[in-house]
Amino acid sequence: MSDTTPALSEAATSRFVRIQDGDLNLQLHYNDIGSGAETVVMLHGSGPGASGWANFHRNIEPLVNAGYRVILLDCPGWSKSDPIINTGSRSDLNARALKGTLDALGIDKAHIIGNSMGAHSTVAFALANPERVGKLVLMGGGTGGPSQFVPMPTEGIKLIGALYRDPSIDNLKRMMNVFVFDASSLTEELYQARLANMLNRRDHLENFVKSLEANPKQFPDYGHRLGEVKAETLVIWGRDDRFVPLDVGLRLVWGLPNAELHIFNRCGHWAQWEHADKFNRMVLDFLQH
Ligand SMILES: O=C(O)/C=C/C(=O)/C=C/C=C(\O)C(=O)O
Repeated sequence: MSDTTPALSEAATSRFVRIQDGDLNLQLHYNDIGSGAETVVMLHGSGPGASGWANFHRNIEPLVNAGYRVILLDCPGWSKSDPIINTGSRSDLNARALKGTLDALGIDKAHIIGNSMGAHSTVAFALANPERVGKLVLMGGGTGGPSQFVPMPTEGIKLIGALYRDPSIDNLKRMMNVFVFDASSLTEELYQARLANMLNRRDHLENFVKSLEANPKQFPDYGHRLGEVKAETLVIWGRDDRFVPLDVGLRLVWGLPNAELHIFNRCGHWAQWEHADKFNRMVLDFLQH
């Protein structure tokens, strides 16, 4: 899907919703594409300048063509959603934001595809709202907690921190070079678009740094609760993920009773972008059977 096809562009599908869940009262941005009876929600990762559209623009069209309604939710503190300083569990905050959004849109149940932080938040949502989830796809995330093999924080997460503190093009390039397996696939256009996203919302960048200072562990370890998630789950990981290492994916398939794992060779932390065609075919097959 290209941003030049007006009906499927970010601008044409851009919407806002106000959610109210206890003390949480926020305006959130989302993209709403397609009109199928079944809904697929996509939750983006935690990098500076991330958004539903930036993370998933290569994955929308096949789902819409197959008859799904696709919702890309921008989490609190990202893109055009309201700013927030988060001192508790960000996974649970995002889960509450998703519940509020589904309630406001009158959607009882959705399949959820989560990328990194979005995957942590998907598990948080499934734990809190088991009756609201269909199938789950988790990429490069699903729970916080330690890797058994790789020193934490990983090199990628350290580079994200440096980029949040100093949002320069050099730091962005340092981070993106570790982000994907094949950095030559990253164009100057992509870097500039990401830089513009980041610099458009300096408040989000500053709030993320303040949140980390207040609580360095934004994503709790759900390892001990994974057995409660009964939804069918497809876990997808990049062999060369230098942000959230592969053994976290192995922990997920051990803990989630109805999960299977696919590992992409020559793939970093962005499987849905680095291997978009195969990723899209796998997700459709998983959702339809
Ligand atoms: O710290 C974690 O466990 C999670 C890290 C992320 O969610 C990183 C994600 C980065 C992106 O998806 C991005 O587009 O920047």
